[in-house]
Amino acid sequence: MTAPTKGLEGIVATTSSVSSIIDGVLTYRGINIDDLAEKGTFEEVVYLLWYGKLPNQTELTEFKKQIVENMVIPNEVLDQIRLFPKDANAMAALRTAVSSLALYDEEAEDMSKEANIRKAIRLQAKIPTIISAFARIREGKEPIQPKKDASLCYNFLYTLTGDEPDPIAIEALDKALILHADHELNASTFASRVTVATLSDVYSGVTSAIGTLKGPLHGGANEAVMVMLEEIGTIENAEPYIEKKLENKEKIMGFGHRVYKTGDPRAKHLQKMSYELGKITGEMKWYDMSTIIEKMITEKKGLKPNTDFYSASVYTSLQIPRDLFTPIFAFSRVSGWTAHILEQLDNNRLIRPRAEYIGPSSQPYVDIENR
Ligand SMILES: CC(=O)SCCNC(=O)CCNC(=O)[C@H](O)C(C)(C)COP(=O)(O)OP(=O)(O)OC[C@H]1O[C@@H](n2cnc3c(N)ncnc32)[C@H](O)[C@@H]1OP(=O)(O)O
Ligand SMILES: O=C([O-])CC(=O)C(=O)O
Repeated sequence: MTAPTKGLEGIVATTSSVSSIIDGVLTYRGINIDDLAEKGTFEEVVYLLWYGKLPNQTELTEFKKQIVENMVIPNEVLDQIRLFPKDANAMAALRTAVSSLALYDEEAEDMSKEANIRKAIRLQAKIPTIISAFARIREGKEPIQPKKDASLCYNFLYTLTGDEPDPIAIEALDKALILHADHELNASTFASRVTVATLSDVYSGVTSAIGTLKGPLHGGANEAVMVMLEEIGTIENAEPYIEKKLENKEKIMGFGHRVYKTGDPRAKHLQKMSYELGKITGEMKWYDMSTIIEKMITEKKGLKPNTDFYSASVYTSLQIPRDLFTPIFAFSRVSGWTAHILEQLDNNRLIRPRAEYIGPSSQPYVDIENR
């Protein structure tokens, strides 16, 4: 057996043609993320991840229709959400509701490729509806039905607030969704592939992935960044706060990355959005604080912001509640998870690495009365 690498760092565990990170450049199906973020729409990106090519106009129109038709969630799942504690963790609520969706999908156990694609469409369509329904129900409000002729992003903002969303907010959120859609063999995608590689179903794969994304070392970092910014409170407090954290050898959320050592190519887009949205809303505090932190961490630790760092101030400018930041990451990343699940099942083999045993050996079994 070869020696283990802590956290599987540097281990190539599979081949994939969904997305790549080569020399710090991120591509989805070979298309640079910068181009997709500048010119694409989220639905186009989802189509690209699943079908390996950008859709033409007819394909895109049909695809958007299929998605929007699937946005409504079963009443049984809505009834379950009504029973969730009002202060439930939003990712735990999403994980539970997504798992429940399987119970009301007649095709849940059908592992044909066609059925798995239909389930991917349903999951992509229903996850934003679950998030907004949960957010409204906990505030004592009724869920809102999505509109039939609108995008996923429009419908998410509309069903969250009940108001006609601002075109600037739609554009910003759509770009954030594109930037978060896929990321090679990140922890949650790996979890989804491990799950379906046992020939378990797509809902199980996505439920595993949501549980994995929740942690603050992964997707949960966007919420943790906002907790930090709120704790800092004022621009003047940013420097002493960070100094103290560094002195105490605490991690600064939103910095560092297992794969990128010279910077996350998504962060520049989110930084620009954070600045522009700050200017539009007239609240620059979060952006200004973030730039102070970035300068300090870059200088003192040589670490760069990752995708989660500026997402926090972007979503805050969009008036999205802090605990929905990571669920929004899941709303985007389910496109990548399902693309990887389909790829895994196309050429499946059980994923089962080894562990090097380092525990005691030749231990006697001691009878219970003698322990
Ligand atoms: C979408 C995403 O998932 S992006 C990542 C989101 N997560 C975060 O932002 C959480 C903060 N960042 C981190 O915890 C890490 O950088 C990770 C989890 C992203 C990457 O982890 P790893 O590749 O395992 O790096 P690891 O945690 O071993 O760090 C290597 C060194 O850099 C330091 N370091 C890494 N990130 C940070 C940070 N954010 N703040 C302070 N120090 C850090 C570690 O303390 C460690 O130092 P040491 O060698 O002196 O012990
Ligand atoms: O790739 C990773 O390890 C984490 C990450 O940035 C992502 O999932 O977007």
